[in-house]
Amino acid sequence: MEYKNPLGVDIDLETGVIPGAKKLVRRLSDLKGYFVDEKAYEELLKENPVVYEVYAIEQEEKDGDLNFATTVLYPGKVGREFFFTKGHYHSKADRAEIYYGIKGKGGMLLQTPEGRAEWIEMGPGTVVYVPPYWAHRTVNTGDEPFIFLAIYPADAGHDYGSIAEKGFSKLVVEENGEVMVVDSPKWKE
Ligand SMILES: O=P(O)(O)OC[C@H]1O[C@H](O)[C@H](O)[C@@H](O)[C@@H]1O
Ligand SMILES: [Fe+2]
Repeated sequence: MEYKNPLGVDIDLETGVIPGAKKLVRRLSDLKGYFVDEKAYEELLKENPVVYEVYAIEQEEKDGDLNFATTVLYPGKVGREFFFTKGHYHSKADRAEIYYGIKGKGGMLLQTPEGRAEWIEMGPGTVVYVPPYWAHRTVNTGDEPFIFLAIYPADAGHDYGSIAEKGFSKLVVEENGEVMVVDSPKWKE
């Protein structure tokens, strides 16, 4: 039997950085078609800000193993919509996931393939259980980076297809200074 080595790392709780992790950067240009307000998107694209960064420690895609990653989701809006992660189903759709809030303010939008959506607010210390089959997207509703940890099966994979195409059935927007979850005009069954 070949055993893998255990690993302990300290997440920097201020910046979300995991030492030795693989870093992924997503800019606004990587999110083309994701926001409803296309005019506001084109305008902000001139600056092309970083929307989020992911620091991941990933294993081979094998049944039974676990990956973990922090995400640093920056504050901002495109039109009325708060900055968010792309969002995905798992390629192995029955794989669940756990998120843990570290810093800042935000939430998670979850959705079944039929379009039943749920919104769960997150702050430091919030644990969110993502059940099998639910798509999930995080949203920064605050004015500082929203940082969280996620732990997920190594063989879960990311299925971006249907979210990239029609998004979630709900949008998280600012209305009169309040965070509101409203129906998405882009959603079609
Ligand atoms: O992949 P996205 O939907 O853009 O979300 C960004 C990332 O968020 C978390 O860190 C998840 O653990 C990652 O699996 C995911 O890649
Ligand atoms: Fe996931």
